[in-house]
Amino acid sequence: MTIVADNLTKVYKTATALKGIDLRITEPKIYGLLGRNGAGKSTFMQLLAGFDRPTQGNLLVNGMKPFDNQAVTENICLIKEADNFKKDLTIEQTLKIASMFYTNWDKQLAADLLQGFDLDKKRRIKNLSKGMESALGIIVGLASNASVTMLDEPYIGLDAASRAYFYEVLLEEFERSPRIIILSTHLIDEVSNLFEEVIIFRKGSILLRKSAEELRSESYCISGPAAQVKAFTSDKNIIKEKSFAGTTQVYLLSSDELKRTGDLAVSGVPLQDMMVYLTENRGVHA
Ligand SMILES: Nc1ncnc2c1ncn2[C@@H]1O[C@H](COP(=O)(O)OP(=O)(O)OP(=O)(O)O)[C@@H](O)[C@H]1O
Repeated sequence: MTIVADNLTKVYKTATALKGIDLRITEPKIYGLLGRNGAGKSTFMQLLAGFDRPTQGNLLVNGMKPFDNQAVTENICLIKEADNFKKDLTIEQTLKIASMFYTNWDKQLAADLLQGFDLDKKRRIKNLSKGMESALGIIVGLASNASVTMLDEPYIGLDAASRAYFYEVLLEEFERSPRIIILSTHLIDEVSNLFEEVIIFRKGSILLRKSAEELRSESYCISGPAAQVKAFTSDKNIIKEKSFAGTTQVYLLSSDELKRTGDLAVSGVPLQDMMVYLTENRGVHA
């Protein structure tokens, strides 16, 4: 699958959600789509799923526009954070409809996940708890086996154990059947290790796009006696600083190999801290 956004722009009456985005996604990977509230993540995913059309620019999947084009959308699955399904239908009916729409539907996986999430297929959507409805969204998303699968904050109401189960099956399924999986989330701490690549949106533009590998190689954790750490880091780009009993630990942004660190200990910065920093702050690295 080749996804190409070219000057992709979406203007709503009261807001410009996407401001001329250029983006190319081709490799099957788990992508983290990050950004503060209102950054444009959901809008991008809705355009990609063919739910809506751009105001300007182009978004093409294998050279075709997704809007109103079943030949494209039967291979693209978007699960939103809510309201994915018709309220009066049962789980069983919902899965049946999904199985008819998505060309690569995996019936066995849907059955296994139904059991894994402990859902009763006879129940109607309107009688499900928030967490159960999210679980059903995850089941449809994964069982769709769509070449482009997007999950837009799909865990609302899911308890910690169910979220852990979701992360586990997401990885398993990706390994079994690699595809483009785009996961939008604010729970960066929990999922940062799933992402092979992150794309961070800010105010309708792309702030940065980097692989987990790049993020790891562009940051360091320095620790040691407070005064020495301070002297060493005074002219550097600090992400985070923690002091305890005369010892200081500083996370630094730097793509150069650190030299003359003396007695200071140098290690890596946890990926989630980098992602949280870049998403929530200025993103000096952009
Ligand atoms: N249907 C709509 N009508 C009008 N404005 C909209 C609509 N959908 C989104 N917007 C606006 O577009 C901007 C981007 O919203 P979007 O939902 O894409 O952001 P987001 O990054 O997904 O945010 P969040 O993390 O809060 O879900 C916001 O200013 C939002 O208010």
